[in-house]
Amino acid sequence: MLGRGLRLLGRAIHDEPGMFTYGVLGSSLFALMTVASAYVVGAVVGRVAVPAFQAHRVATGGLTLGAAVIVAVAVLKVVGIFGRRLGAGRMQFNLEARYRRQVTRRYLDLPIAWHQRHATGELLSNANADIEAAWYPIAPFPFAVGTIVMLVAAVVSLFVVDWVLALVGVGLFPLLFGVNVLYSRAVSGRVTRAQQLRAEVSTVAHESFDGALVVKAMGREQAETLRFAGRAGELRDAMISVGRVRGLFDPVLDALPSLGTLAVLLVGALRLRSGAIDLGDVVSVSFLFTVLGFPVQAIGYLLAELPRSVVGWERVQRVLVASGDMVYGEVPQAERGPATLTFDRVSFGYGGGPLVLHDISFEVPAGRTVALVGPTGSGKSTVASLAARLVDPGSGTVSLDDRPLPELSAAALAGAVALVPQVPFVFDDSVRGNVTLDREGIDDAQVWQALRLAQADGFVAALPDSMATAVGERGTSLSGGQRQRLTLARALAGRPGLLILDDATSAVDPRVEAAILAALRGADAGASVLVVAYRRATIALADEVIYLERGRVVARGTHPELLETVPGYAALVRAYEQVAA
Ligand SMILES: Nc1ncnc2c1ncn2[C@@H]1O[C@H](COP(=O)(O)OP(=O)(O)OP(=O)(O)O)[C@@H](O)[C@H]1O
Repeated sequence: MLGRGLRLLGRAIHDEPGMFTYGVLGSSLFALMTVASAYVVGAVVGRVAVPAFQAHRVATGGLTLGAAVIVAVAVLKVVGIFGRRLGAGRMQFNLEARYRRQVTRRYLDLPIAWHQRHATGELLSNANADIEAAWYPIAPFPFAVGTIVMLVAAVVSLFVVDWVLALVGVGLFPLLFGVNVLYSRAVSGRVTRAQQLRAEVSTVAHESFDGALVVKAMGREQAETLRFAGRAGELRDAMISVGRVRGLFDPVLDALPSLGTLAVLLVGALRLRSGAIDLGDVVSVSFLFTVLGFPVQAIGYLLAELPRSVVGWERVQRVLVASGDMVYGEVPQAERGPATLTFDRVSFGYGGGPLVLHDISFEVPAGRTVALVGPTGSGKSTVASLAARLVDPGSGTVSLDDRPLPELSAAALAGAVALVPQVPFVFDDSVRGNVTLDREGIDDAQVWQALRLAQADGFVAALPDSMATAVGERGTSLSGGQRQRLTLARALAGRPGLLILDDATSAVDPRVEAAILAALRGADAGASVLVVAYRRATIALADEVIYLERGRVVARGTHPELLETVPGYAALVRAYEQVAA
């Protein structure tokens, strides 16, 4: 653990060499001035105060000089503290900001499959608590390095004063260091567990808040509170056990320098009597031991924080090194206008598991509307995900205008294909912001046109500020159907060549849905449409229907043809109709 901790500190120095140097220079100045202050006080006592007591007369010159040196040392100490704090603070927060940016960038680069395996609460914890834990020891880091400078300076100065007194120091300093190491060992497992529990508390909390509606509707408040209280209680216990260890070691670390001072006074008195040293020396060394105690604890804090830091870092690292990125091609732009989508012998299984799609081939010709119909779990959403290249096929090819999707750049793909999912996601922004998503070249006239095609212009015009109306977090001020139409308008505003609707109009009134599909088939939209459909009216509007069963294309043709020739299809569509009635 110590080795990994030191490597992490090495990375911090590598990433922030300037601020580290700043902090260490400040800290070293503080350390040297701390040692110097002890000798200045000793010298003033030995050379000014003692002779003044003996002669009953104060030497004003000596006293003024002594006072001036004490003030000068104090001022330099202040400069040192300033440099150390500034360097350490900027280093810590620069590192936090840098890795927070990297982690969030990585989240956006990682594929959907990775996100499906990781809870949102855990991701929040990675980007917050884990990053903070990883760089928390940076706060005492330059101080601890300066303290080592101080200990070396202290030992050297002790030998210059008197080798017997130096032996007291030589005995004490390793003892202080040893207790610090013991402390960090004792606390390491406990902080590791606490860090893990922090992530778990965050996951449970996020799930409860995210599912607030279900929790309330199902009367699960009590159960959820208990579930959260369980984890929070475990975290509390883990933190208390860290506190217990701290409570045991802190007083020991605090008391050791005082015991050192006592030893110095005893040994110093003997040496004074034998005439080996003078009173000033005894004062210097005992003062030195008194002022050493606090900085030495910085080493303890650093060592104690290292295990938590390593755990936090390893959790962050899991995100930074996670693989499975989509590799995009070089083609900068797909052809404009309605595109032809082709599935050629496509098979697919999630995460290398059993195949959920087998040898799928079909085409959505340019400007046409094709409906995907099939029982639940037959693979319709998976086909939609493959068509939008959220996932890549295990075998076979998905192409747009005869170009395999992986040849397109990320921007070309996003411009050419728009997927509208069943559950709409609305950002905490205005209607206009939600439609444009800050994409370039979408003016208000185009936003209105997209809203019109999505049959959303009516309700948007009736909002208090029309397109500038803020829709609240996740669009809470809109109805489900309105949210769906808003996300459809968002997809249309980008003028995609292929529009994929994965049950994207389920909350919309059937007549409005029919109007939407009719508009999409008109010349205005200029897109080919692949629609996962559950309503007879929707299906009937399609030029062709692909009927899936258990991941296979069982039949294809027009709706009336399939009704007549495929009994499974006819039964399914009839069942949809009964549900709708
Ligand atoms: N992320 C996933 N990981 C593993 N298996 C999955 C995942 N998503 C879907 N599946 C499985 O793949 C199969 C096809 O699912 P898919 O969602 O494509 O079906 P669907 O026809 O859209 O179903 P529905 O009509 O219920 O939405 C199912 O057996 C499902 O359990």
